[in-house]
Amino acid sequence: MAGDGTDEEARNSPHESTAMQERCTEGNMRSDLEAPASPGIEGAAIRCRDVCRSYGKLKVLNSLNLTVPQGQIYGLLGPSGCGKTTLLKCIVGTLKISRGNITVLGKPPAFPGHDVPGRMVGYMPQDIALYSEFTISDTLWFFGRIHGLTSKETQARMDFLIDFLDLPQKNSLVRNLSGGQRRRVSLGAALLQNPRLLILDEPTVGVDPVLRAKIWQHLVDIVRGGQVSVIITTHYIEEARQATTVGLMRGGQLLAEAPPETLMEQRNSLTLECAFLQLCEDSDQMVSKQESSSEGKLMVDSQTPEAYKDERRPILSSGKSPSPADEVPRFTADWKVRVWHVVPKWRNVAALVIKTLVRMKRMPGSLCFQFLLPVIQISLMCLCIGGDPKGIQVAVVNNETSTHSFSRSLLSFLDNSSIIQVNLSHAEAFAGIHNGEYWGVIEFGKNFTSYLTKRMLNPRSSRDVVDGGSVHVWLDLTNRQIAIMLQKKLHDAFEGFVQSKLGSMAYMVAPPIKFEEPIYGSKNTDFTTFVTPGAILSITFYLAVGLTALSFVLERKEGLLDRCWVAGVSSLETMLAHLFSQLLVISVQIILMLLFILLVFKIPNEGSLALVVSLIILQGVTGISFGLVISSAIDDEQSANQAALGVFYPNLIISGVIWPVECIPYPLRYLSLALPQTYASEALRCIMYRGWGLTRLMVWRGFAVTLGWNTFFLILATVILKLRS
Ligand SMILES: Nc1ncnc2c1ncn2[C@@H]1O[C@H](COP(=O)(O)OP(=O)(O)OP(=O)(O)O)[C@@H](O)[C@H]1O
Repeated sequence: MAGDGTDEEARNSPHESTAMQERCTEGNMRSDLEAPASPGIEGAAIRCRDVCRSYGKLKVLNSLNLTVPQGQIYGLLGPSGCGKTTLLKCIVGTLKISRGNITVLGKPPAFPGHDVPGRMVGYMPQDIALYSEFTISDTLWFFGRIHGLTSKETQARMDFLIDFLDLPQKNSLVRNLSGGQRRRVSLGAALLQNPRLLILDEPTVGVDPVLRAKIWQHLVDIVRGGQVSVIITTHYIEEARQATTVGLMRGGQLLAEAPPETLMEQRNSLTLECAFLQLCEDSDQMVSKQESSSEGKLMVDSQTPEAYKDERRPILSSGKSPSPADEVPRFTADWKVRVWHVVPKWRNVAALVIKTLVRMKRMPGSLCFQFLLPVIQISLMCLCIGGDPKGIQVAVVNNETSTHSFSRSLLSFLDNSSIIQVNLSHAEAFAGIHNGEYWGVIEFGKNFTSYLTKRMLNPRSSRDVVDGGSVHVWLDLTNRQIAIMLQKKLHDAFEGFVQSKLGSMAYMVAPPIKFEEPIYGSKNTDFTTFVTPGAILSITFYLAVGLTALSFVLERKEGLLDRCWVAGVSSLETMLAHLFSQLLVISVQIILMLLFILLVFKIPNEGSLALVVSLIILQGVTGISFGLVISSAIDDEQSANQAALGVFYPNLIISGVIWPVECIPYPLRYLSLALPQTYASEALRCIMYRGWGLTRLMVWRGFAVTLGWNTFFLILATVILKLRS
């Protein structure tokens, strides 16, 4: 019996199984199965009429009609790839149908005010769809919270399910369970809230025969009262004999829908498997007949043979065209119900936030890394960017010999921590700078002291005097920062020399421009001061993008998003939960980052700390919501990573974070101003360095633009997620 074989054996297409054919008795090939009386919408747990669904060009469900009566077990059987899972996904509403209609417990799935999806449905998808960092107990608590069970109810159901499904200890991690154990936990999650409709996709795969029998017995028990209905797919065809009705599916349609005994009787078969085989053979023969009558023209798409479809109609039970009584009424909902339907349930949001926190707790290493990463990044930035170059080698050619010369005095004012002076001859100095050993050459003529004195005393000095009384400097300008630093240090040294050596005559050589005390900032302001506010915002933004960009991608891939959706969690609730839980993480990141910046690196803050923190948190929210857009629009990790990284450099460069916006050429500058971090960085600089508040345009504009982006990204992500669910 296939049911005793491996999963692979069980998945084999029935017509490939010759051994099975031999075990079948020759049946009379009656193809006029009587359909059981089809219950109306009220009496049916599930009704599918004329349902079509394709994946691209592949037509998977082809005008399928199916009825699951209330209070029955419906076994949906069919070879691998015939569309069973697709049908179940359409029934629970995670896949949209391209034609036809489906009602579940009397209304279409996701109809406003209807508890489907929600606690009325228990769905066990084919994928395991469990959080691997959860324990068994976490998993059941999570679904219990979503279904609104009390702690007592959840605890009682958990005790029952652990015992009934023969699960290991409840604090065992899902990732450490065997495949079969995980499937049983997944089944437990579907059974947890005692739903009115159970939709089980291959719940018995990998489960030992004893437990399989126990599970079927449980299903038989729960439908006995007539209140609970079950639709179950299985490759172990014989176990479906315990179902009240079986639907035999092939090529996206139902070959037959009847009680198993009726099917076996009418096919004169000893087993359900044989009855199914005969039905398949019948339909194959009809296809061949059709093919030969159409002059050998073969159907190209084996899933959607149109002629084959027409020939098969007589053996379909509920595959008949719907009668007028079958017609689906127009469902309408009151506007208040519609509004209530979209309002997020805080119970679900709380359950999802707790889920994220539990997962974080289970990954302490990753959490610490997340908290420390921004601190490491901002520290590296403060240490490495914006400081003065140090240890720059400069060749000095001093042709004056006297120890009391002006040249020696001037050189003594050069900042030795930045500039290393190497005394050389003219030829050696130029050879060195050409070889890249020195960044500059400073040369004094042999009469520098006397010529400089003459220059000061006589403004009409000859060209030779002016030239001889000047310091001659040749620079390697390939590194602008070093060259600017050398020029500045020389000017500073000259100023120091003039002040100390020339005394009252200093005014004669000083330039006629005097820089007074700065209005904002300090005379020692370095590049780090400029870049820090923008860097804080960028780091917060990109870490938040990184935290969220993969969140839905992985959950969608593992079927967790769909499972939560079927449990009644809306796209908006998912979005809000991600936002709140990531907000907790970025709040800690921001606090740590600010502590380092203000206390360790002594970056000044003249303004309100509350405004600083608010703006950074809002930028974090921008990052989270942008990550959510990526996550909801993209299906695989690689593309999501590419999208997140793809915007990193262009945004960083154009936002004026590392170089002033005023340097950006005009068409690009307009783009820069529209980006989330440009005005926000400017606002943060104004708060921190000018001490400005919200009354200033430059400050509130940064907040307004950030809030605008947040709203736009969150709406966009919700719409995308909703459209794709
Ligand atoms: N996301 C998808 N994109 C494209 N094709 C898909 C997708 N999901 C399923 N299919 C195709 O649709 C067909 C039906 O798949 P489905 O999973 O519904 O079959 P099934 O009857 O449940 O099979 P099994 O018994 O092996 O689980 C298959 O040909 C499959 O390759």
